[in-house]
Amino acid sequence: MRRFKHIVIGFGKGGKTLSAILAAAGEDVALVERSAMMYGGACPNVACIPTKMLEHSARLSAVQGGGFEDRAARYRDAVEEKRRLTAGLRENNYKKAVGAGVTVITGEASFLDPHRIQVKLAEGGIQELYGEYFYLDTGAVPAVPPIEGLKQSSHVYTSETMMELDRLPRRLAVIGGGYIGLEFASFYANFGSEVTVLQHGKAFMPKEEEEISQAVLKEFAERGIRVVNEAETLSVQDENDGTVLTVRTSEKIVNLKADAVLIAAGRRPNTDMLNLEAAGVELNGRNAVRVDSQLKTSVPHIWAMGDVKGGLQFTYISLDDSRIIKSQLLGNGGRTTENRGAIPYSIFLDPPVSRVGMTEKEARAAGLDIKTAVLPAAAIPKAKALGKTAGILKAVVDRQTGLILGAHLYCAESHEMINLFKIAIDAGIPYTVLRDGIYNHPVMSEGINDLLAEL
Ligand SMILES: Cc1cc2nc3c(=O)[nH]c(=O)nc-3n(C[C@H](O)[C@H](O)[C@H](O)COP(=O)(O)OP(=O)(O)OC[C@H]3O[C@@H](n4cnc5c(N)ncnc54)[C@H](O)[C@@H]3O)c2cc1C
Ligand SMILES: NC(=O)c1ccc[n+]([C@@H]2O[C@H](COP(=O)([O-])OP(=O)(O)OC[C@H]3O[C@@H](n4cnc5c(N)ncnc54)[C@H](O)[C@@H]3O)[C@@H](O)[C@H]2O)c1
Repeated sequence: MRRFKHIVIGFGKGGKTLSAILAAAGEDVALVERSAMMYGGACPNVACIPTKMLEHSARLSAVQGGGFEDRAARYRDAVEEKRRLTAGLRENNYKKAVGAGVTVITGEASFLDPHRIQVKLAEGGIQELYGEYFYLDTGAVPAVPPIEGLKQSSHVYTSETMMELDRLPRRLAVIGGGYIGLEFASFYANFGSEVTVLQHGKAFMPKEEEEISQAVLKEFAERGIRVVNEAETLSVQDENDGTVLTVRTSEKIVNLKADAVLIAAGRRPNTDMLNLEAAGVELNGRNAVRVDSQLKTSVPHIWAMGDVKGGLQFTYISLDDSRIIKSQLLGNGGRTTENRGAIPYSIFLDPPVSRVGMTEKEARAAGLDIKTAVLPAAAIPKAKALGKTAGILKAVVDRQTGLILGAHLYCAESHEMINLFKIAIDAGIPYTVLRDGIYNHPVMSEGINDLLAEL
C-alpha cells in the first residue's frame, strides 16, 4: 500500500492549488482524480472556461448574422475550438501539478476507513492508499428532476453534454432559470437558437434587485428569449422530429416542441462515490460535507473545499477554500469562511449581470438606513460605443456612514467593474471615493462617477 502524508481527492480549483502549495513546501502529496478528461477539474473542462468561450463566440456570431445554416456552421466551429481549448487546459493542469512535485493518480477514490482509500484506477485495477491528512474536493453533479420520459429521451442534455452537441438546435428548451439556465439561454440565442426558459418559481431572477431582473427580462424578450415562470415540466416525449415537453403553467397545460432540452435545475454536492461513512465524515441534510468555518469536517484529519461542502458554487470560492486550509497548515490559521470578505458574482449574459453585497430589500430588512442610486447603462458613453445600451446600474449605500452595502450592475463589462466595489466594501472605502475617482476614458467604469453622483 502506498503511503502519503497528504491526499487530495478531486482535481478542482482548491484541490490543485493546495496540492501544489503543499508540494512546494516540501510535503509529500497525492492528488487523486477520477478521469484524465477532468485534469484541472470542472472549471476548465466543462464549466466556466468553455461556457465563457462559447458565450464570446456566440456574441461574435450574432453580430455576423446570416441564415440558420451559416449560424449553425459557426456554432460547430466554436464547439471544435472549445474542444481544442479544454484539451490544452487539461494538459497544462496536469503538467503544472506534476511539475510542482504532486503525484497525480487517475482513478475514483472511496474511503475504506478514516486513513485508507481505495482507488479504482482509470487504467484498470485497484490501488490502496494510506494518508495522514485528506482534503475532499470532488465538486458537484447536475441535479436531474424526476420528469417522466427524461431519461429515455435522446434530446435531453446537461450543461456538460450540451456543449458537446455539434448541431445547433433550432429550438432549445431550458429547464431552470438559474446561472446555467440563463447563461445557456443567452448564448444559444446569440448562436441562433429559438430559446424558451421554463422556470419553477413565480419570480424571474428572484434573488436579484427588482430593477435588474426586470431589465434582463425586457432585454431577453427583445432578443426573442421566452421565459415561462411557474412552469412545471410534467413529461418529455420524443417524436420523429425532436421532442415534446408537456408543461403545466399557472394557467394551463401546454406542449412545447424542442430539438434539445437543457437540464439546469441546480447542482448537488458530489459525495455519492466517496463512501464517507467508512471515514466517519458527516453530511448535512443537502448531501454536502458538513464543515466548520475552517473547513474541517467531523473528522479532525479531513477537510473539504469547493462545491462538495455545499454553499456558494464558484471557482473562486474553491480557490479561497484552499487559502483557508493553507492558513491552518502553513500559517496562523486566521483565515476562515467568516472573514474572507464580500463575495462578488457575475451571470454572463449579454450584457452580464454582476453583483456584490446587499439588495435594497435586504438592507431595509436588516434595519439599515440607506440611500440608493440608479443609472441606465445607456447613460455611459462607452456603452454607446459598444452598441450595448441595455441595462441598469444600482448602488445601495449606508446613509450614516457612506459605506457601500451593495452594487448591482447589468451592463457591458460589469464582470470587471464589480471587483472595484468588492474592494471598496472590504476596505471600508466610502462611496464618495469611488464617486470622485478619476477613471480612464472611455470605459464602462466611468459610469461609477455618475451612478454614485445620483446619491
Ligand atoms: C456550466 C457551468 C458554468 C460555470 N460557470 C462558472 C463561472 O463562470 N464562474 C465560476 O466561478 N463558477 C462557475 N461554475 C461553477 C464552478 O465550475 C464550480 O463552482 C467549480 O468548478 C467547483 O470547483 P471544485 O473545486 O469544487 O471542484 P470541481 O472543479 O468540480 O472538481 C472536482 C473534481 O473531482 C473529481 N472527482 C469527483 N469524485 C471523485 C472521486 N470519487 N475520486 C476522484 N476524483 C473525483 C471530478 O472528476 C472533478 O475533476 C460553473 C459551473 C458550471 C456547471
Ligand atoms: N457565472 C457563474 O458564476 C456560474 C455560471 C454557471 C453556474 N454556476 C454555478 O453552478 C451552480 C449550478 O447552476 P444551476 O443554474 O444549475 O443552479 P441554480 O441553483 O443557480 O438554478 C437552478 C434553478 O432551477 C430551478 N429549478 C429547479 N428544478 C426545476 C424544475 N423541475 N423546473 C424548472 N425549474 C427548476 C430553480 O428554481 C433555480 O432557479 C450555481 O449555483 C452556480 O453557483 C456559476
